[in-house]
Amino acid sequence: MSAKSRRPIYLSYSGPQLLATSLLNKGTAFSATERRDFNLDGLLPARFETLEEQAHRAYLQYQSFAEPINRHIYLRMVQDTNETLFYYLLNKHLAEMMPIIYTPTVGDACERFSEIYRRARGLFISYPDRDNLDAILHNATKRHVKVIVVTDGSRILGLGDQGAGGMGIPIGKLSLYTVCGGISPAYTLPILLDVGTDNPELLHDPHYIGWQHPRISDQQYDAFVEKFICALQTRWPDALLQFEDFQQSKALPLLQRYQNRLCCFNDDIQGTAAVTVGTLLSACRIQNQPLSNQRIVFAGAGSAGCGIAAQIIRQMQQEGLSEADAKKRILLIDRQGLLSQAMSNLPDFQLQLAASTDELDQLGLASGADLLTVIQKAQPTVLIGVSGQRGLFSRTIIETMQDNCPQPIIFPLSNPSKQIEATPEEIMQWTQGKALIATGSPFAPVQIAQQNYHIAQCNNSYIFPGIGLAVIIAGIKQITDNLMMTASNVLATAAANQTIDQGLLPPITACQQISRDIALAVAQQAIKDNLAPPQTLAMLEAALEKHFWQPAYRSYRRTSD
Ligand SMILES: O=C([O-])CC(=O)C(=O)O
Ligand SMILES: [Mg+2]
Repeated sequence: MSAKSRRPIYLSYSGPQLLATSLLNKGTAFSATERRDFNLDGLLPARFETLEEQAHRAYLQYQSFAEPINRHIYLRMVQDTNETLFYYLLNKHLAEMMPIIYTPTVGDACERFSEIYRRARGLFISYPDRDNLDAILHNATKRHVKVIVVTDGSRILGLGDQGAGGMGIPIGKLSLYTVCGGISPAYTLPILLDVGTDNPELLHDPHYIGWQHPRISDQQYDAFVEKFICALQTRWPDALLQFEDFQQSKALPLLQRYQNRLCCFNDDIQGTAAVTVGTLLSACRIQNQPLSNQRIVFAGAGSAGCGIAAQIIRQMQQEGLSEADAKKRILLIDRQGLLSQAMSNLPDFQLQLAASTDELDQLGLASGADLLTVIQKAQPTVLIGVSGQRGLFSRTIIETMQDNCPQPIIFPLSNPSKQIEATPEEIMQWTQGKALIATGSPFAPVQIAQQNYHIAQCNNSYIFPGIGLAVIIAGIKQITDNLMMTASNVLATAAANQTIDQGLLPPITACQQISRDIALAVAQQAIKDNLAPPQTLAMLEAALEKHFWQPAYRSYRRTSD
């Protein structure tokens, strides 16, 4: 525990109000003196419990729920009641509880958000309130906000438009900022921009708790987001803003509009790209091949696919390829088949990555070719799934790929688990245990020929907590692709000792160390790139230790003492 966390906190509130404040509540762990000083006598049962004892009981209660969604509801209740206990519990059972508070169960929680809604958390900023944004930001229960995750609920994981139910995602992501990145929950704020929903079920659901209205027009949307960003910059000018789960037509334009104006990034474009490049580098190390030797096919060319492709190109350039040669090693396929520059309807971000007519001729492929044909003709060594389509990677697809590449790298990244292109079990069986696999959602190890293989979870949760920590310790003003690449390389280094059976990434229980390493490396790079004021490594390390929040109770004194 750092010296800072041993200092007492001076409080002005007491009694039921203190018990109802989740950031400060200690429940049965309030000492006799605190119970007397803060008018808690009689409000709590007689016995004094330690945090460890409370966590033990909470874990038994948690285990009494069989269904993941009920475990999620229970943990969220603990979070809303006593955040110290919640994070202590998470720290203790991280591998078990991460899939409950985050992907995949958070997907169910978003789909059933209205049904399971209990208590307010974060800010819901609805379009009808657009003239009241400053007041809304002042209503937030936190004053010193340093990390914000915002969504408009329009593309929640691979589950489409969930409207206000999308709030589950910022809440889950910010829990990981705390548990993996050591960012105090007092500094985090989830925000849902409620601009309506085009999900017909939600529009007709009598229990839907969002603004029951079709999504607003593009023009209204842009003006609303602009107002939101301006209000945010006035209220918390140094906060990091993470855009999360915005639909494809909005994600990249928003990033391009705001990335030079404030400290922000899009997690699905940049965070997913950073973790995927880091994981690919780990697979390349196992194969003893540079990334620039791989031929990569993407199934899915949305914001995640194109973001990953762009980051791979940058990494290949670092390895010495020209941009044009790096591009030639990548092919993207979406609903209209293989993307080519001959297609007249492609948005700019896809056009830049689409294959040229010359490339198509060389490979003997037609514009719009289907996935199987592309695999047959282009003979890729890497297949990345960001399609959201369960079963897209059929046995034929995988076997055809392996015909030309004995140890294929296959990353079915779509989330949550039920949207995956092929399960690790299927891919391992079809390739006789040869494929190097990483998935977006967590999967149990696969057993093939008496050997257990751990499956890496190539999820942006390896990246964003460290980015947030870097912003806090170094005062970074802007998040660039170069900083994201730094994070990828730190992750690849952390994976340098992984053996094939251990999986391509260290287990998620290593996330605190990885986040610390990412934070220091990204902070140093930001200073080099003039994106943060100069500091020595020793100063950054000291700032990191000072800020790294761990769940422990601090003693309280009355303000009047
Ligand atoms: O939330 C996750 O698990 C990863 C992610 O950003 C997404 O799938 O949109
Ligand atoms: Mg996301």
